[in-house]
Formats: sequence, structure tokens, C-alpha cells
Amino acid sequence: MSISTQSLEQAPFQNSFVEELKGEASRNKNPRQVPGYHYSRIEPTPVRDPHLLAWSDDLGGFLGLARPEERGPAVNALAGNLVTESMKPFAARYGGHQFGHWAGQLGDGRAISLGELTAVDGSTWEIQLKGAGPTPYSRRADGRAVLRSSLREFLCSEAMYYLGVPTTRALSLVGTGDKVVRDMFYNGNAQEEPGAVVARVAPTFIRFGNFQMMAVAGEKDNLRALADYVIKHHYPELGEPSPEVYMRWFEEVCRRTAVMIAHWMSVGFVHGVMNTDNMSILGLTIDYGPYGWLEPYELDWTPNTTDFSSRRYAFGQQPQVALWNLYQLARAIAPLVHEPEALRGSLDQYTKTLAETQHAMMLRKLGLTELNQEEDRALIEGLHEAMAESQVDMTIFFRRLSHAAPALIASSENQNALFQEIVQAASYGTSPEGEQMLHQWLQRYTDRLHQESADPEAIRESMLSANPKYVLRNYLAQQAIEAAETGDLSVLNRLMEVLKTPFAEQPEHDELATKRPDWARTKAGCATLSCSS
Ligand SMILES: Nc1ncnc2c1ncn2[C@@H]1O[C@H](COP(=O)(O)OP(=O)(O)OP(=O)(O)O)[C@@H](O)[C@H]1O
Ligand SMILES: [Mg+2]
Repeated sequence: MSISTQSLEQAPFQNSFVEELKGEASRNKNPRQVPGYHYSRIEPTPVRDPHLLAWSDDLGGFLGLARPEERGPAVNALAGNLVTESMKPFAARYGGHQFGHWAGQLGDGRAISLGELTAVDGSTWEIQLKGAGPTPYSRRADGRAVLRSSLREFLCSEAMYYLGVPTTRALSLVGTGDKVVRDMFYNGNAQEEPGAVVARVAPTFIRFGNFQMMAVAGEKDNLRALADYVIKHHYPELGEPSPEVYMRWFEEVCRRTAVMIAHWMSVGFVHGVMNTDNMSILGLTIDYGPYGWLEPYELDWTPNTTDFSSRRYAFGQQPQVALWNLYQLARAIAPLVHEPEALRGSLDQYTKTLAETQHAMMLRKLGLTELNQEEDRALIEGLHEAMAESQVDMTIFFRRLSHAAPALIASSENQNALFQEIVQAASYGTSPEGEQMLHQWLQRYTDRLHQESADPEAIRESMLSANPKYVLRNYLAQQAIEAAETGDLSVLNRLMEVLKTPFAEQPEHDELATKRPDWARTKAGCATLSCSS
């Protein structure tokens, strides 16, 4: 079946957000408070020389869009230089808790949505340009994004999608031809860097913070209208909005958030800045800023330099922080329900779903079917302890384990050598005691594996489909950035291709699945990042 595609500037946009919610009349871009409204109608600010750097073919095809030429009307639209008749661009008003403190009005300070497109399956998707210029929510900043952070957002959104993690997506990466000034790593040296715009795609970009903003401002009608909009368009199965439906909706948000966090934990993704304004109301990963991938397994690791002292958003904190954020959402929507205390029950739903999902995912990663829940829990707990103590590379460890499963089941005499080989493959050599623990755990695991009745090859195949070989290691993204800054897109293109099938062996790309090299351990951009670049 051939599906006809059109160029973006010809695509008909719908504008349900703008039409059904409340926008201020002023088109003024000056920074200001916008009480009483859900959004501001703001047009993107044109850039000097928009040119296409990357395009997501699969997503484009799904949206019925043709791959654009390097320069031309479609790329102009993706940069915000061309606003077509059917687009009604807007910046949303939201607030949020940043690092645990209420920060007041934040809003889309550099993201501007163009409207919604209908995909080939009939679903609708909001198209949002990040880095599209100032809005009333820009506060003291410039509304722009640098190539470095935009490339990271583009690549990682798509990589997460192909890993099966709930996420917003990225359609294009466009260079602007303009320079953006950034204080690169908060070292006091402002530098000029190339600017870029990412076109992001999600059913909606509404965050917990949109609800919090309405609630804190005492705008109950706006709060209800926003909830009704979200339910009508994104949770239609819950029925007509009512106090009972708001309760069930919150429970569903809790459930989806739990599933998202379980995915992050199972692949070693660290979001880096889980403020409530970066939590999607659909349970999608949103805002790929100072994120990172766990290399040595360390629960208190975070790539975010802004969070180095408190480590609030470190890897191991993510489950707790999501719960705290959901609690803030519960407080925000409390005025809509009859029994606000009952919202607490939904928070328990979060905890329960998270535990169940994480457990099921770990069983899959280990090639086990549930036999004795208690014992399996203890086995998994033991693995977490051994990984934390040994600080092995989680991705490599699980992948190596998958390949080794048939040999472990066969139980030859040189089992110890096999254990040693698995541990060495993933070790950064930081803790001999930890490696000893992992060794012992492997013995326990092997005994458990013997109780499985499936064919060993089938176990291996199933483990390989649960344990990715390729993830967007921090230094790989940095290499793609450094090349792209000199005009060389080959590293980016290669990563895009490889990360599309992260569970496939792709032996010609083995070097992209190796341990973090030593030089990347402390290098800026590879190990450390700051917010909002
Ligand atoms: N360069 C900038 N210009 C204007 N506003 C900005 C800029 N960088 C960040 N902001 C705003 O600061 C707030 C917090 O920033 P944060 O780093 O969470 O978001 P972001 O990376 O800009 O965007 P998003 O959450 O949409 O992915 C948001 O309101 C954001 O719009
Ligand atoms: Mg953000």
C-alpha cells in the first residue's frame, strides 16, 4: 500500500488547543504574567538561514509528511519562518515546582506549538517548535536553543521511542544560521554557539505544571476547562468529565507515570530535571535537557550539574520524585473532586503499578517466568545490590547475560570462567568486592534459570529483545554534536540508524556498544550538563 505524503507547508493543521481553551488577545512577546489564560497566541520569530539537519523518516511517514529538501518551504515551516494559514501558533502558560520549590509562572518560554496534524491512523499530534523565539513566558531568556542541546533532544526522543519507552517524539532538527550565546558550563565564559530548532511531536505537551498554574492562581474554571480538554481528547475512554471521572483520570495519570518510570529504570535513563513542569499529563518522557544514561550503575548518579549537591533527580531518586510530583498534581486538581483525600488512594496505585511493572520488566530482562514471587523478588533485589556495589555497566551486563543464558543453563564445568567473563565485560574495575558479589549472584541466578522449562535458545532470544545492545551513551551524543558543529552529520546519521533497532545485533556497529571510554568520564557534555541550553 502506498501512502501519499505532502509537504509540511501544505498540511492542514487543526487547532483544538487554541479553539477550546482560553487565550489572551495580545500578541505582544514581552515577558509578563498572563493571569486568566491557558495560552498566548504567539508567532515564532524567523531565523536567518533555516536548513534541515535531520529528519525522522518513520515519524514523518506516520504523519503523512514528505521528507523536506535541505532548504525550502517545509524547512521554513519547521524553523518557524513560515506560518501557514491553518496554523494558529501558541505558547502555553504553566508553572511548576523546580527542585522542590514553587517557581510561579514559567510557561513555554522557547517552545511554540503550531497546531495539530492528523496521522495516517487518524490520531492527532501536536507539532511544537522548541527554540522558536521569545514568548511572554521567556522571562529573561532569549527563546532560543543551541544545536548541542537540540541535537541531544532530537536523537534521544527517537532513541527512547525505539526502545519502547513512552515519550514525546522528534520530527526534525533544523539549523537556524543564527548564533546563540550561552554560558556553556556555567564557567562564566559566554560563548557563541550555532542555534537550532527541534520540531517535537506528541498528542499534547500539557504538563502537571499547567494544572498547578491554574490552581495556584485560583482559576478554577480554567482548571476545570483544562482537565475537560485533556479528558475529552486524550482520555476519552473515561467518559464525560465529572468529579468521579476526574478521580479515575488522576488514577490513570498515576498508572501511566509509573509505567514510564519503570521503563526509565529498566534502561538506565536519568531524566535530570524532573520538575513538575517537565512531567507530561500523558505519562510521556518530556524535555530532553540535562538527561544522561547510566554507565557505571550508580543510584546517585546525575548528569545535571545544577543538581550535583542535592542529587534530587539522581537515577535512584526518580521513582520517589515522580510520586512527589504526582502529589503536587493531586493538590492542583483537588478543587475538582468531591473527596480530595481519596486522591491519595491513586498515589498508592502509582506505587503498586511501579512495583509490578518493574518486577515484570526485570523478569523479562532475566528470561524468567514467575515461579515464586517472594524468591524472585529477593533474587532481583540481590541483583540491584550487586550492580550498585560493583558499578558495572548495566546495559552491557544484561546484554552479555542474555547471550550467556544457554551456556549457563548447560552448566558446564567452567562456569566460573563464564561468570568471570560476564562480569569483566561490564566492569569498570571500580570495586573488586562488588564484582565478587555479582559473581555470587550469578551462581544464584544460574540455579534459578535451571527451573525454567523453555528452550534455552528461546530464553536467549526473549532476553535479547528485552535488553538493548545500543543506548544513547552520553559520549556518543557528544561525538555527534562535535561533528555536527563542524558541519559533519555522519555521526548523527549513523546513531539515528543504529538506535532505530537497539535490540538488534548490528555487528558492524559494535564499537557503539562498548563501555564508556576513560576520556569521557569527566568530560563536559559526556558526564555533565546544565539545564536549559
Ligand atoms: N532559552 C530560553 N528562553 C526562554 N525561556 C527558556 C529558555 N530556556 C528555558 N526556558 C524556560 O524555562 C523554563 C524551564 O526550563 P526547562 O529547562 O525545564 O525547559 P526547556 O528545556 O526550555 O523546555 P521544555 O520543557 O519545553 O522541553 C521553561 O518555562 C522554559 O520555557
Ligand atoms: Mg522544561
